[in-house]
Amino acid sequence: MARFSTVFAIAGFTVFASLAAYAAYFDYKRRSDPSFRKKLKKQHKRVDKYIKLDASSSQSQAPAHDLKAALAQIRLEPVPQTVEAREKYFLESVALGEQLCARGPLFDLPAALAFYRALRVYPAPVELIMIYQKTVPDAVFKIVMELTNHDVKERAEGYYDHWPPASMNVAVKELPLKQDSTVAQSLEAHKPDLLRRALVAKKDFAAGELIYQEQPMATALDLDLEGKGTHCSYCLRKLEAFMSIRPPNDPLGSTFCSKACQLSCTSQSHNLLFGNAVLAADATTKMPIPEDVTKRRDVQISFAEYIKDSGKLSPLLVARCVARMISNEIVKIVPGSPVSPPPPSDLPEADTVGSAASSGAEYTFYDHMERLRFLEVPPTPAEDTEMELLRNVLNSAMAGLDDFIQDERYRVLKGKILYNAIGVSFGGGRLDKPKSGGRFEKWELTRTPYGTSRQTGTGVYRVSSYLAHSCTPSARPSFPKGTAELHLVANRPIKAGEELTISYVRSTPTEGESVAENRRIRRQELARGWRFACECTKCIAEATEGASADPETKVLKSK
Ligand SMILES: C[S@@+](CC[C@H](N)C(=O)[O-])C[C@H]1O[C@@H](n2cnc3c(N)ncnc32)[C@H](O)[C@@H]1O
Repeated sequence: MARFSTVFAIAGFTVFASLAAYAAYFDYKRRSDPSFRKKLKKQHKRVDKYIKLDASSSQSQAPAHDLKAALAQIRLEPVPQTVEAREKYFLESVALGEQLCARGPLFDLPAALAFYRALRVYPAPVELIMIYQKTVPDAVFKIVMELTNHDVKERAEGYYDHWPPASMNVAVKELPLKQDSTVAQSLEAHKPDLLRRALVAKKDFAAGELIYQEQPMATALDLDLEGKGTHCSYCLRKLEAFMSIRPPNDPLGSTFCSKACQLSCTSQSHNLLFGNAVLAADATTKMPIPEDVTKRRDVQISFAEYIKDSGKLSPLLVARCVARMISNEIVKIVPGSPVSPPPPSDLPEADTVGSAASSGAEYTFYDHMERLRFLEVPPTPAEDTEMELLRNVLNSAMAGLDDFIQDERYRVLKGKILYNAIGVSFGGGRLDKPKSGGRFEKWELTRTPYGTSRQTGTGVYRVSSYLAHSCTPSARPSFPKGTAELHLVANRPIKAGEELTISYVRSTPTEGESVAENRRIRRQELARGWRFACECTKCIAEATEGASADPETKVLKSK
């Protein structure tokens, strides 16, 4: 198993019992299911013909395997798009691999390439690798693994070459701290030895121009609105009476603006967290016994109540992200699973967005989440309760899913959400949000120039997560569609190569607020929420000006 551990470690796959069970099932089916075998046999005949034609070129293969070149060649080959075409391609490739294996060591490389092609289209590649390990000759298997390792490594290392997609006109860059920008100055003070990741423009933008638009990876409606039926629980849109879909007996009281939002939310996470479905160990639907149903309902209600009482969105956002990652695994095993029907393709939230056409690499929800940095949050008793409740909910959907909630992993995911979440506000924000209770240190802050106290909900975004803060930002997040779709708009002319920044906090005084007071609050929020002391030109200028003009600031400066 040592060779697998490399792949697992690089790809970050989580293997759980039911996946192994599925591999065994597939293997069994392959050996015993007559129609499956018949299909394979038919392919063999066609393949025999193909091999005769291709034998001379295969025999002339150089003994030194240039795996990288072979991989590059395979990546250029189009991948079939429909399920039927993929299945056909898969069967043909496996059959070809088997035929080539039978021809002896000279055919090891072409055989491995054929198996590798099959792996590209198989929905659960890790499981297929496990099957190959049992069924393919060692030498061929070794080449398949080498190809896989190269691919996984190149894909992981090439992430920022392919992401964000070219259509977004921005890139994630590691910038030297000495770069002449207000953010760089403050970061240098903060992390002297590090390069920093920043988002830069790839072309010029005029003031007011749209830089990019982006759908969130996860959203949550503010808790004073959730369950009221006034806003969509998925896209956060304000609802009109005629457009509201309210599933009966939903433990969270969620409401949706459209079938599309309901389906997306359901397929990504809601069904696993708050739906009725109960799954058997192989992830197929199970006819639940009444006790299962009652138990599931009880744990769902406890979790929903906990979320509402906590007044915090992070437990719900973490739960949604975990559920989405699990749903993605389940859908690979059982494509028609009721817990995770594949999202309709016309919705922006397909889980393999960010396909890098040039290399054939595709990045998943997991890939994006994995790369986000996180705030280190100390363990608390409340968090233990939170994890326990989520474990109960997941286990009530399918036994064994609680394995996904490991303390450390949970905390990292929560830290990613707390660090990167953006407040979604419409038209400058609302004024009716109840004041956060408790100590300021305990409030959850989101990044928004309108203030967390004015937001309608929270979104976590793949690209906008990389935006740094400036008190005189070059851009602003805006939500002109009245949904969580984020539009990044230029505040001033921006040149290609220039860093894009937003204000994480309200950095202009409201009516009646002094400059000094605004400065004090925003710096306190930045320090508390994202743990940095902003030393931008505005902060410095205000402090200097204040020292000579504003007695209030004088007091502040001397503190
Ligand atoms: C959400 S992350 C921003 C993206 C981050 N640079 C990355 O690599 O993912 C927020 C962190 O970036 C850094 N940062 C952003 N703007 C800053 C600023 N104006 N001054 C100092 N640090 C800043 C701080 O470390 C802050 O905690």
